[in-house]
Amino acid sequence: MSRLVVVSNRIADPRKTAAGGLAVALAEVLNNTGGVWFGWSGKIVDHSEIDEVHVEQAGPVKLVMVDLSQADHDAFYLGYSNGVLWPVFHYRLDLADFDAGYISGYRRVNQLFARKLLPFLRSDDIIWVHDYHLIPLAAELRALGCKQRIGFFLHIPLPPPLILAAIPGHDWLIRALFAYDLVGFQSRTDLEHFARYVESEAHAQPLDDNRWRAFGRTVHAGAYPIGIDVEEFTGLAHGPEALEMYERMKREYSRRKLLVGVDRLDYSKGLPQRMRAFREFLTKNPDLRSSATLIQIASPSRENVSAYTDILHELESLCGSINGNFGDLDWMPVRYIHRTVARARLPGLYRASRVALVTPLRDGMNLVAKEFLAAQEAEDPGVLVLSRFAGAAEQLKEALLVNPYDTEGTATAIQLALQMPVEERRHRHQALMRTVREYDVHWWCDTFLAALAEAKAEEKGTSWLRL
Ligand SMILES: O=P(O)(O)OC[C@H]1O[C@H](O[C@H]2O[C@H](CO)[C@@H](O)[C@H](O)[C@H]2O)[C@H](O)[C@@H](O)[C@@H]1O
Ligand SMILES: O=c1ccn([C@@H]2O[C@H](COP(=O)(O)OP(=O)(O)O)[C@@H](O)[C@H]2O)c(=O)[nH]1
Repeated sequence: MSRLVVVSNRIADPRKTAAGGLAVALAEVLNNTGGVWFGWSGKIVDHSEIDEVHVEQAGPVKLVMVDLSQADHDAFYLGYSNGVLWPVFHYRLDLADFDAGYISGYRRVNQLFARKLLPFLRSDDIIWVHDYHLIPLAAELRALGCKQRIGFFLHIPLPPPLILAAIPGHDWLIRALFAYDLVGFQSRTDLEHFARYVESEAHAQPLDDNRWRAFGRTVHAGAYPIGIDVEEFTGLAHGPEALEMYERMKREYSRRKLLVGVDRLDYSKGLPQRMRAFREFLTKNPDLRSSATLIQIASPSRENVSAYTDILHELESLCGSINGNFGDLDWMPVRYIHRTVARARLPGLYRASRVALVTPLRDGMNLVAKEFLAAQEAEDPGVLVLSRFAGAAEQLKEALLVNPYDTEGTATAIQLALQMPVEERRHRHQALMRTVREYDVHWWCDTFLAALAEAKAEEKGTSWLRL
């Protein structure tokens, strides 16, 4: 059987719990399949030291890690990946910083990854590259003679062609995708945007069965919505850390209904909009006021990118003003925590909460939505209020779907969620859990890898694309 080689910028020890959906999902996949996980060590070192590759055996997984220099980290991770691609792919052209210097750092680090990965590869390996940091990696590997099957999965949304076309050099970026055998997206919407882009901008020829031909190559593409490991998560929910959290929440908030939000502190997550909707709910529902408390966990993320410090200040000021205006000596409506909470404790918090607010302005998938559902008690489950702009909304139709830009509409959904009768909560939860179970992380991995195996079989003999 072929060995799986996973490549992503962010990697984590799969024996420990990680924050950030990509690391969580890949740790779960690799724990099952074994193989190699190649990526950035998380360390920034002097230029002279970057030749070193760190190898560590973590259970069934070999972790192979490279360090980055400060200049490469700044241009590749903060600059091009999170200053250009992240905002544009999340439809935020206003936040993009199109500094012409970033692209060379992005290319340099992709070349470094390709060079450092190559000696670890076996001829029958299957290589699975993840996310926007590494779009040109397959082309760089091909340039070094790599002939293995290579798949790519984009964890974040792909915007419509005209938004994508705002990126200087967008054609280069999309052309790079044609060096893969299979390109996977989170949703059918993303796949449709890809099809429209390659047909209109790259004049690709659409073939049957989700294949497109351009630049002398044929690429397969598909939608493979990522899921969670339901067994693993319900296991965590019965673990000591989650139970301790659950008991504590129940004790402290015995007279209140809890609403919960768990997000990286990212402008894509719609946190200020969520707070405004909660404020609107408190204003419109004086009778429900003292019975509802919102716990918002906002874990620190990418703090050296200025848009992230701006959102931190906006959120802090909103939470402060809501508590100042509505709070009382014995009640604060918002508990805002700017820290990462260990994933093993989160199921306890989810289970103690009547409502989850998952209201991103755009999100590739959002695994928190699925984790919240998996942590509920089937007899007395909580309600998921979900943004229609999260990838998860394409699957989780029985959630209370909201437009996070619509403050009043979201406030009404919060009220409905808090007052929803138990029969309706059960009914919705059952239907949602059927989907969460069916399309779990194993389905995601197996379906993608099966499609990658087939994609290659049809590709024999084609020339490799050079950037
Ligand atoms: O690595 P960071 O810069 O610290 O950021 C954490 C991860 O954020 C993004 O996660 C995405 O993947 C999730 C799983 O597919 C998905 O549910 C979510 O909607 C996405 O935002 C990013 O794409 C990852 O590369 C980062 O590691
Ligand atoms: O304080 C936190 C915040 C988040 N997470 C985990 O990080 C992941 C977040 O993934 P999601 O897809 O929701 O969003 P992303 O951060 O990847 O954009 C989920 O597994 C959460 O349980 C965590 O363990 N602690």
